[in-house]
Amino acid sequence: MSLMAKRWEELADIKRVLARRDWFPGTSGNLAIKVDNEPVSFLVTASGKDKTKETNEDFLLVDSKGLPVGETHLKPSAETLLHVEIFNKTNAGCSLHVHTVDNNVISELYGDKGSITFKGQEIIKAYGLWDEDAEFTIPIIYNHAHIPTLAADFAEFVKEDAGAVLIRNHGITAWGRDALEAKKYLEASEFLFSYHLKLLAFKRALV
Ligand SMILES: CSC[C@@H](O)[C@@H](O)C(=O)COP(=O)(O)O
Ligand SMILES: [Zn+2]
Repeated sequence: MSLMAKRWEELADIKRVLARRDWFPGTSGNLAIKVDNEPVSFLVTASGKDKTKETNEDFLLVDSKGLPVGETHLKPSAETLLHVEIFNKTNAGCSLHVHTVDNNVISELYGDKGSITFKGQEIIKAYGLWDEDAEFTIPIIYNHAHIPTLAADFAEFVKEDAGAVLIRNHGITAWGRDALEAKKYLEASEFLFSYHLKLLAFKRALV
C-alpha cells in the first residue's frame, strides 16, 4: 500500500469515528494528515462536503501552500491555511478541526480572557503532562472571516508538534505528531470542555 493510501485510510478512520459522535454538524469541520515532509504535502478534506458520508472524494492532496497537487475538481477545505501553518511550522503529522456546542460555549465564556486553563484532571495526561499539578492552557482566538488573517492569528499559537487552539464561537483545531496524538488532544479537550460546563451548571443549580 502506498504512503498516500495509508494516510488516506488513517484519516478516513478518524473521520468515521468523529462522524459517529456528531462532531461534523452542518458540513462543519475539516481534517488533515501529512503525506510528505520535503516538500510538505498533505491530505485535507474537500470543502463543503457532508463529512458523515464516506466517498472516494473525501480528501485531496495539497502542497505546502494549501494548493491542490495535480488536476482536480475538488476544492480544499476553506480552512486549509490553518493546517498549512501547523505542517509548515511544526513536525505535526495530523490536524483536526471540529465544531461542537461545548467547544463553542467554552470559547464564548472564556473568549475575553483569551484562554482557558485546566488542572487537577486525570485526563490532562493525554497531553503528555504527568505531574500532579500540571496545567494545560488552550488559547482562544477571534474568529476572523478572512481566512489568511485567521491563519496568521492562529499561527502565533502553533509552536509545538502537538497542541490545541479554540476559535471563538467557531470550533477547535487540535494537532499532534500523528493521527493518534491529534485525536487524543481533540478528545481530551472536548472531555474537559464538557466536564467544565456540567460542573458550572451543577454548581449554579446547587446555590
Ligand atoms: C458550514 S461550517 C463553516 C465552515 O466555513 C468551516 O468553519 C468549516 O469548518 C468547514 O468548512 P470546509 O470548507 O468544509 O472545510
Ligand atoms: Zn470551521
